[in-house]
Order: sequence, then C-alpha cells, then structure tokens
Amino acid sequence: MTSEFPLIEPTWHIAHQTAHTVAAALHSRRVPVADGVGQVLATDVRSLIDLPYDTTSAMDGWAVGGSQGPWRVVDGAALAGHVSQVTLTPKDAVLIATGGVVPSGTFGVIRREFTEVFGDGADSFVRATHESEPFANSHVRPCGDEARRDEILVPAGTRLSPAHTALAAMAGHDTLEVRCAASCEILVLGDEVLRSGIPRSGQVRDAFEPQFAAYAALLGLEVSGFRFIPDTLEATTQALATSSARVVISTGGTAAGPKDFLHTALETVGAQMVIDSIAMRPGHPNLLARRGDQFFVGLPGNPLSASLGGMLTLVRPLACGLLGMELPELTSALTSTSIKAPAHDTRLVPVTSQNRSGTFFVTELPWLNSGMMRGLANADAVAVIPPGGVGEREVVEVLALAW
Ligand SMILES: Nc1nc2c(c(=O)[nH]1)N[C@H]1C(S)=C(S)[C@@H](COP(=O)(O)OP(=O)(O)OC[C@H]3O[C@@H](n4cnc5c(N)ncnc54)[C@H](O)[C@@H]3O)O[C@H]1N2
Ligand code: MOO
Repeated sequence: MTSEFPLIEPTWHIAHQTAHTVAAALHSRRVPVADGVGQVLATDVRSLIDLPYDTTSAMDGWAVGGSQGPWRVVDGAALAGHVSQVTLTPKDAVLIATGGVVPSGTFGVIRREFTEVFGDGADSFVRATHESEPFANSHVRPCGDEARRDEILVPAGTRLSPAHTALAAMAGHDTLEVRCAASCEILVLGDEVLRSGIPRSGQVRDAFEPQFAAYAALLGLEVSGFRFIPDTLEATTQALATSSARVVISTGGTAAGPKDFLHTALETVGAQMVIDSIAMRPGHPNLLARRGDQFFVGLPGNPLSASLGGMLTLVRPLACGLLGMELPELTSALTSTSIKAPAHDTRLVPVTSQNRSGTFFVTELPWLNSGMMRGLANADAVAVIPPGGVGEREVVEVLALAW
C-alpha cells in the first residue's frame, strides 16, 4: 500500500487541514461536572429534564386564579422547595415565593409590592394596586422554557466554560464525559540559546521556554516536560527516542545548516514524515512526522517562524484533532492597505483589526522578520495572505490567535 505521505511543501491550507486530519481523537474519561471547566466535551450534553422542571414564579408575591380582583387569600403558600397542593379558583390568591411552583389554576403572579392585603383571618383579601398586573402568566416561568428533555445543550467538541458546566448541572448532570489530555514535551535544540540574563555576542535569549508550555496548555495539551538539547545528532536522536509524550515539539535544527540534525534524527527513531516544509513564509521549514500514534512537530529556531508556521499552522490543528474539536475557523476581513506575499508562498501576517461599521479591516504590523516577536506581540489576529499578495480593500482570510 502506498502512503499519501509525506507531503513535500504543501500549501498552507493543506498543511493546516492535514495536521487536523491525521490526529484521531483520544479516549475520554468521566469527571465531576465542576471539573469539566477547561476540558473538551467528548459526548453531547443533553438535557435530562424539561428545564426548568416546574412552572415557577419569577417574583415574590401572589399567585391569583383570575384577572379580576380582589382575590380571597387561601392557605397553602407556595414557597421555594415546597409544592402547594392548592387549586385556585378565579377569585383565589395564594402567597408565592420566587422559585415557588405555581399552583394549578394560576392565572398570573402579582409581585408583592404591587398588592395590598385587607380584611383579616379567614376573610383576608388581596387587591392589585397597579393596572399592569396581573396579566395572563405574569411572572410565570413555564416548565421547559429553557430546554426540552433530550435537547442538545452543549455539543461534543466544545471546550467547557463555567457557564457550560452550570448549565449541565442545572439540566441534571453530575458528571461529564471529556477528552483525555494529550501529553506534550518540548525540546529546545541549539547551543547558542541562553535561558536567563543579557545575551552577549553569539548568544540569543531563548524565546520558547517563556511561552510554549503556557501556549501548549492553551491549546489543550498537557505539558509533561521541557528539555534543552545540545546541537549534536546523538543528543537530538536520544531526546526524540526517549520522549514518550503524544506530541513532541522541537525547535531549531530544521534547515540544512551544518548543525541541523532533525531530519536525520527523526529518520533514525523511525518516524515517518507527514509534512516536510510548507509553502509559506515565515515558517517554511516546519515539519510534522509520526511514529505510531506519537507526533513530532519540528519548528524552526526563528521565533516568528516557529509561532506562525509551527504553533498556529501545525500544533493547534493537531491538538484540536486529538481533542475531537473542529479545525480552527478562518474568518474574513478587508485589508486596509495592500499586503505583500511571495509569488509561490502563502504569507501569515500578524495584524491589528478594527471594526468599522460592522466590517473588519486588518492592518499589517511592522516587525515581521522571522527572527522577531514584536509584530506578533502587538497583533490581535493573523491574516492569511495568498501567494502574490493582495491590494487595498481586498477580502482575506483571518485566523484568531489562541490567546
Ligand atoms: N541554506 C538554507 N538556510 C536556511 C534555510 C534554507 O532553506 N536553506 N531556511 C531558513 C529559514 S526560512 C529558517 S526559518 C531557518 C530555520 O532554522 P533552523 O530551524 O535550522 O534553526 P536554527 O538554524 O537552529 O536557528 C535559526 C535562528 O533561530 C535562532 N534560534 C534558535 N533557537 C532559538 C531559541 N530557542 N530562541 C530564540 N532564537 C532561537 C537562531 O539563533 C537562528 O538565528 O533557517 C534558515 N536558513
Ligand atoms: O521560514 Mo523562515 O521562517 O522564512 O524564516
């Protein structure tokens, strides 16, 4: 059987899509509902009840049986947590609390401050003091108003927010089925990288340790380790061979320089190339390889190339695929000025975006050399510029940042 891989220098769109397609969703596990926040839902959450379960009052006041008062006060107050057994006739009223189940025969509820009670004992009456209430079903929250039993409330593949877990609990769930996290290890290759202090001639401050563990976590990966690897074939091979993480991200060593060993090391450990460089700038040398169900993503040493070509183009869709989430969506915007791109490569461009009367305009930032981070640090989105570039006020695709 011949494999469709490796893809050598595919287009940016194919690389982005392929990194998602090759990842099969991981197993799932059951967690208490509150622990679901931040996790990715593995199965749809359906309502286990008609929500709300009861027809209740939205106000403290009086449930009345008809539109015309005064109404005689009857016993059997409908307080929250207590179901009144009363059946109201059109001339009856019963005390009701917010959240109380409305008795049968209720025409509507009048809030307490819009009423007056007169008489005493068995001859107590209530009258309305404002014309606005009651009306049919005033302040009544009908059963099933928010959802019907079995209705899908949160679809599988959603990263759960606090509001999602609250909704799931209100719909009767104690536990939720969420995706197991994909473990991830980050290997920083290179002799010249300095982990702290002021870089001197021949050195660069490492751009990856300060961002990638948190960045990978934002993508839903569970970072199990971070290792700095010297620039030798042995050390690189050894690092790849000993990593048991599901996703191994390396930085540096992707090009053809005298100390760029990544391709050879990947071959030595038996990894099969899936994507070998991408027709994009910056980020051309990014690669994706796999060994069984383990993925290796090789990012270039240049910080912007690693962020745009590696994290945004390969690692994010891969993480989404492993977590059973959709491929990150591309939206569209208009360019506020022309943006250049090479004749045969897609260019990823950090931009700022402005909403002008409902239309989004994107503007290219300065500082976009592949060794820089200042442009991306000031961006709120990334524009995907097709080969050849675009003019002013042209439609372009836009990717949201992960943060
Ligand atoms: N002859 C060729 N040379 C290069 C090519 C090519 O096709 N042919 N491609 C260029 C492109 S494009 C890129 S991108 C880089 C890729 O470089 P590598 O992945 O091999 O990475 P290094 O050579 O190790 O480093 C490149 C650059 O990045 C700096 N770096 C490395 N690690 C870090 C770090 N942790 N933090 C900050 N900066 C880092 C390093 O000092 C270099 O300046 O290759 C081009 N060359
Ligand atoms: O791909 Mo390199 O990132 O153009 O500098």
